[in-house]
Amino acid sequence: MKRVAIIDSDTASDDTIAIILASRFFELKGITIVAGNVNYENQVRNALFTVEYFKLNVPVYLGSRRPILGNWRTVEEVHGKNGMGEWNYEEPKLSPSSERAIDAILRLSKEYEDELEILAISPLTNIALAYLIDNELVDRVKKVWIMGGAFTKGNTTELGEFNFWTDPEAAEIVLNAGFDITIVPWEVTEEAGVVDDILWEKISSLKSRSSEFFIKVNKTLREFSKKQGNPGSIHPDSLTVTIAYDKNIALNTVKHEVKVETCSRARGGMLIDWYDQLPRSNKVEIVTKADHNKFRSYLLDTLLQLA
Ligand SMILES: O=c1[nH]cnc2c1ncn2[C@@H]1O[C@H](CO)[C@@H](O)[C@H]1O
Repeated sequence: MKRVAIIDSDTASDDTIAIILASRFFELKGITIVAGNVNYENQVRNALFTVEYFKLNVPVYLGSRRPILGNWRTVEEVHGKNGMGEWNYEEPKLSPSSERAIDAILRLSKEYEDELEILAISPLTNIALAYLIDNELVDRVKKVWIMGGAFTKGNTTELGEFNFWTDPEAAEIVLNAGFDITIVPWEVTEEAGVVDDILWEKISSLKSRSSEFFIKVNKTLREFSKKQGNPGSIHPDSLTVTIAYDKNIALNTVKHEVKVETCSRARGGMLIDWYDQLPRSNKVEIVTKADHNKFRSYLLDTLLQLA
């Protein structure tokens, strides 16, 4: 039996691949949209198009249209103007659900009590809001998998990784709420979640609908990742979903309390209590190393199966 999950997404480039992987690995009950990567309407269109293109039959729920404090910027330079590598795809016919994302999260957490897992590959605004409305969400949700935070190499500011930097208040709320959490930080994804030129060519040569989709949506991401100094496109969200599915891909983990900086230049910084010095203990798991080869084969297999 497949595990039950929802995916929380600011849908652009790699988010779409994470959605596809999640729909294969899990019984995916919903995609909840949150402000982040690109213009909100584009994110919704990108999610609906992905669902339609692969006939995923998963509802798309509209969530928060801005982070809690609202002072963030979108990163079209990373994902392309529409978030899909400039791919001018056909307007999706599907519409989002009339139920709001927060309501859907709370409802599904009751329908699948102790079963539901949250794949949080975006700013944590929706999860924080759902928790603030109903604290008992913590007891009903089985697991929250988070792509976010950087040890030292912020991809948005010196210390700020995009998801934590976009809504540090939400990240601080979620990390300290008491959920069972595993975090996959930026540096781990840069190493294990890379699609280098060889893998890119291999995917490209499949010449299937899924490979065409992959190449088109990640075109700008690849150019941007290379400019960052990486050997190919970086897929943080896909790696996180794959680790959620197969924990063996996480080669090394540690468990400590994590806070998120909400002030100053270091806003969004991930503060790990490495030596467990804080008086209160609400530890979360942090992946420090992941298996690139296993990630690659899951990605290729999935694209092949979808054809
Ligand atoms: O430079 C980038 N490369 C890959 N993903 C990025 C980048 N900037 C923002 N994101 C987005 O933020 C998270 C990773 O920090 C991912 O969830 C991705 O959607």
